[in-house]
Amino acid sequence: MAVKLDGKKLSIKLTNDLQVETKTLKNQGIIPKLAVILVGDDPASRVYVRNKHRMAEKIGIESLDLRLAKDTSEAELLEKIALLNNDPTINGILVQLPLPDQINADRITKTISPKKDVDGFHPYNLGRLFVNDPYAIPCTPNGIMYLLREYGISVDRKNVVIVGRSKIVGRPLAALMLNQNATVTVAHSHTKNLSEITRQADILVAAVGRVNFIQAQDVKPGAIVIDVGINRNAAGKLVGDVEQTEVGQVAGYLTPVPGGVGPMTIAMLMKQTIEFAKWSKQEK
Ligand SMILES: NC(=O)C1=CN([C@@H]2O[C@H](COP(=O)(O)OP(=O)(O)OC[C@H]3O[C@@H](n4cnc5c(N)ncnc54)[C@H](OP(=O)(O)O)[C@@H]3O)[C@@H](O)[C@H]2O)C=CC1
Ligand SMILES: Nc1nc(=O)c2c([nH]1)NC[C@@H]1CN(c3ccc(C(=O)N[C@@H](CCC(=O)O)C(=O)O)cc3)C=[N+]21
Ligand SMILES: [Mg+2]
Repeated sequence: MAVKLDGKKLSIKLTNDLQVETKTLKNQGIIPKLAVILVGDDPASRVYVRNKHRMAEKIGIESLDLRLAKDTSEAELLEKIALLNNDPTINGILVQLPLPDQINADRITKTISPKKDVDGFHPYNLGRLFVNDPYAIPCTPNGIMYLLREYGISVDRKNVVIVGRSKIVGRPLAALMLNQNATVTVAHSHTKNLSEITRQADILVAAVGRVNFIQAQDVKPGAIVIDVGINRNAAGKLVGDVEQTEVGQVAGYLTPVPGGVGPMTIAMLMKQTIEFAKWSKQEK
């Protein structure tokens, strides 16, 4: 049976540490504040927004939730971001992805000030990550690295296979892994013989967005398997991209869904928001 990589448990520990840190900051007159913008109503985003709000409250981070109608224009959203960029009480700005079709997500991402870009998706931040001089690190990849480190798993010399090349998960995770001396393969929908490739992985990451995408025959015995997916199955239950029951018999380590990567993502978001609040006072 695979060892469970317990993101939920680790995120609670992190939350307690962050709570202590915000108390100290408060005595210095610093209250971290995060603005979250949700346009329309994507299901994975809704889960994220709800849990974020809860964790922020617990830690002592103020949050500003903007919910905009799904027919909001790009100009309107750009205007909101400009206001938040110029508001000195706001330390972090996060615009939930995906965005509706009338809005160009790249243009939105580029408009968020890199110093308030808690997601780390601005080309400035992704570029710095790519050259191994990171400023803001994307939360999901950062949470995965944190979880591995906490379980004593080094990526140095490992064969890592990441299925998915999105800006949110696959690409920045590949950069982080490479920066820590893994040998990285990034697979996607044009990849040939995918199962042969995934079976080479010492560490296999699934970030595809499809139920049961990775099955036992795709996994090398003893491998470390990271399930990033957040999907609803036919019964409406929250499940990942990995068929957990049989993969759990083959893998050495496995992240559950829920309770794996998701809570770590939120913990990293909180950590980044607090760092930004500190840095904003230090002219970093
Ligand atoms: N737990 C967490 O904290 C988070 C969870 N998620 C979840 O993770 C999943 C992935 O999210 P995200 O990265 O944003 O998704 P995207 O939809 O942006 O990317 C999916 C990737 O999977 C690839 N893909 C799709 N079908 C196949 C296939 N048949 N074979 C191989 N590759 C395929 C796509 O390839 P191509 O590029 O060629 O189209 C693409 O690169 C979703 O379930 C999402 O909800 C996302 C962020 C955080
Ligand atoms: N700009 C932007 N940045 C993101 O990082 C981003 C985004 N947009 N859009 C949507 C995806 C998805 N995502 C999740 C994060 C945490 C959970 C999460 O908390 N998951 C819990 C769910 C627990 C439950 O409620 O049952 C878990 O897996 O245990 C889910 C999904 C971030 N994303
Ligand atoms: Mg298959």
